[in-house]
Amino acid sequence: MYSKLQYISQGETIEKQLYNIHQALDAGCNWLQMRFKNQKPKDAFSLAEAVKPLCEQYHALFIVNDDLHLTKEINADGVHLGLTDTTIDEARAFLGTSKVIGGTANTFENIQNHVKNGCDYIGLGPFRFTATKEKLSPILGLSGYFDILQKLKKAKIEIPVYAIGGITLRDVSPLMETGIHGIAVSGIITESDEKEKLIQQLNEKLYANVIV
Ligand SMILES: Cc1ncc(COP(=O)(O)OP(=O)(O)O)c(N)n1
Ligand SMILES: Cc1ncsc1CCOP(=O)(O)O
Ligand SMILES: [Mg+2]
Repeated sequence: MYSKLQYISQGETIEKQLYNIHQALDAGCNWLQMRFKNQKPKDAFSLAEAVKPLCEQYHALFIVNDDLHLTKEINADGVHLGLTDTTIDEARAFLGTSKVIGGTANTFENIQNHVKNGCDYIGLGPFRFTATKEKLSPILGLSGYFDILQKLKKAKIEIPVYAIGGITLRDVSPLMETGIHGIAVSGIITESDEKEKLIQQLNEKLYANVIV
């Protein structure tokens, strides 16, 4: 089963991205989504080429944001696709069954479709406003997660759902009570001066009800 914490990288340059990714891995993240928006393909490739061995060294799962071809070229562990990116079924046909494919959702119907098309996990959001992403879908808030997770339960649809968007440490426990599997975060980890402590605190809350 996937880790309950996914770090989504930030940084305007290859150097800043690499720095942020290295710091997050060093502080205990074991699932990375490399999100390097609006870049030249050769720069995204260079970054991915450096991130791949880093993730191997830290035994972290390496997911690429948006770019199916880069995922295959670099042999990353998988890709995350949004509602306006390549569709999940096309991605599955292109990547095969061995790669992890994550899909963005904002509604119950989005999740139903993703599951039908062979998606492995869902990024459901946004939870609240965030400056990390432009053109946000409607904000879900806690009640939105409750609603959608209840519908999934009723429909007996089982897929790991990750909350995303403006999540802070104090949101984690109430969000977990809605039935989500975990969270995907960017800003709080990138901006933290005490990353190791923060990741430990996040994981304590994320795994609070897990029986080992
Ligand atoms: C885990 C996770 N969930 C949602 C998103 C958002 O994807 P998308 O809507 O394609 O937006 P961009 O990240 O591509 O700007 C995500 N990246 N990860
Ligand atoms: C990529 C993405 N998709 C919806 S919100 C978001 C950004 C999440 O980042 P943050 O944790 O900084 O709000
Ligand atoms: Mg996208």
